[in-house]
Amino acid sequence: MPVVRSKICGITRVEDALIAAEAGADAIGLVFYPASPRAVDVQQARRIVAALPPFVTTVGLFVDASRGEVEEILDAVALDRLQFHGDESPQYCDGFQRPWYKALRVRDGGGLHEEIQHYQRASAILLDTYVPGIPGGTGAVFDWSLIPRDLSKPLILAGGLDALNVQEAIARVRPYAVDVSGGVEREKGIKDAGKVRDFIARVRACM
Ligand SMILES: O=C(O)c1ccccc1N[C@@H]1O[C@H](COP(=O)(O)O)[C@@H](O)[C@H]1O
Repeated sequence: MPVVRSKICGITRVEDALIAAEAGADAIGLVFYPASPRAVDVQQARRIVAALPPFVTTVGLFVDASRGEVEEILDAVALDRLQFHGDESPQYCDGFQRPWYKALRVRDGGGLHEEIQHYQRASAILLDTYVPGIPGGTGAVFDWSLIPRDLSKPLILAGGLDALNVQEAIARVRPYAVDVSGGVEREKGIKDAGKVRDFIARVRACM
């Protein structure tokens, strides 16, 4: 089985970033969406990024932010990649000097291929669960059988993953990477060290 990468998202504290990195996370996610209980400000984000060891990718998550807001954060925080988790258009996503990927929320599977085609320059597609009125971080799993087999981009699987279901998810979906937030928390925005380690160990055991 090819290597499956893992991203621990919704990091708000330096100690949680270090736990994720030490456990072997390939990436950490910083949420720049003020309505999220996992939102970080620029100062927090800078501290977290500065503390990380080399070779851990930093991802900035945005939800329908204005171009100016994203640019301001890019000027202040060393983010490697952007995750657009709202209704951003391909033209909007292409307008930043940073690699990006697009989160799509799976409702019924129909039209996913077409939707993915719109985002030609995305480095990957993240699939998350559709919950009306909530852009992401819902902790809910979607029906993985709705994922088309022949996706044209690397697939990052998200939505309600945790240590208990991630191996089944990998076996069934064969994603490029898995992304988790709520499933490794002890409370919203605060990671549980044991759950983070367990999650990553189980992902690595799939290789
Ligand atoms: O984490 C959030 O608060 C969040 C807010 C708005 C959009 C996305 C958000 N998180 C992302 O949602 C998916 C799934 O999270 P979970 O594992 O189900 O809690 C993941 O990509 C998070 O990065």
